[in-house]
Amino acid sequence: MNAEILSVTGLTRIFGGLTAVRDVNMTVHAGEVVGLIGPNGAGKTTLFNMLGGSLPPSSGRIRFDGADCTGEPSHVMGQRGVSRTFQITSVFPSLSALDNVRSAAYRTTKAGWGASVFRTAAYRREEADLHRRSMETLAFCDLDHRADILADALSYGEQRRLEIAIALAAQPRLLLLDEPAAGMNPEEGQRLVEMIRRIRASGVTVLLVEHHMRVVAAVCDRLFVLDHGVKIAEGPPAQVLNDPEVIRVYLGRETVDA
Ligand SMILES: Nc1ncnc2c1ncn2[C@@H]1O[C@H](COP(=O)(O)OP(=O)(O)OP(=O)(O)O)[C@@H](O)[C@H]1O
Repeated sequence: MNAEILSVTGLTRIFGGLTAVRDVNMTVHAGEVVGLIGPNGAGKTTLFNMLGGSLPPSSGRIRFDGADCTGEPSHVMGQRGVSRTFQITSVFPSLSALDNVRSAAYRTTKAGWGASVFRTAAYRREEADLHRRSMETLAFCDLDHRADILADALSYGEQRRLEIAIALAAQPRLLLLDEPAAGMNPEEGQRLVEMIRRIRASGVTVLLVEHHMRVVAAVCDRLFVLDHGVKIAEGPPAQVLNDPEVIRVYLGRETVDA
């Protein structure tokens, strides 16, 4: 088994009188695709928000890549190598697919303000590099033929893939995907599965929240199940998806179509 990249111990988040996430322990190894599932309101998004740095935990610890990063804000988590997508699409609708990816990739470049104003050789090299990397990221997400199309004019499935491309442009080591298959038809779901496999093969660890069990079963190495903020099961999909307690609290109510 690969080294641990993410570990969460005793993670808890309280909103007023409601404990949305309660004392969760979780370990993710480098190179895994791990699914986080559970019924609506189970605490999946709250847990994701804490991992991505947009919500501080009430208690507990988060370790990423050997460092304690509990409560660090999202831009610091981003610098550490954690990147995420959102349930609601976060693309800029009036920018082309390429410019959406390029603006995310830009944050990884080194040439400063002065270099861009004076268009130094270093700046021009970096611009060319940025363009090349952005096109590679689009190609990786099957969108290079749509590079110049405004994000708004892309199909729904393409917009969801663009969102992943934007997150990948930050060159993360851990990618958090929040319901990437939501609203997708079966063909788009299958494309997504293939894309997540490519992401894993490229060396990026993936943690995803997802309700489409066909996608989850096809792509995840392991699953964690939350119910009312508590982890109730973990293990390989074949084991977890046949767990009577998981079926009782969750799968009994879900559609399995992707
Ligand atoms: N900012 C907040 N303030 C108060 N309560 C919140 C807040 N965010 C989430 N909650 C509550 O915490 C609980 C967990 O919500 P969360 O969105 O994390 O669940 P979820 O598993 O992601 O659900 P879904 O599958 O519907 O997205 C819910 O009862 C929700 O109403």
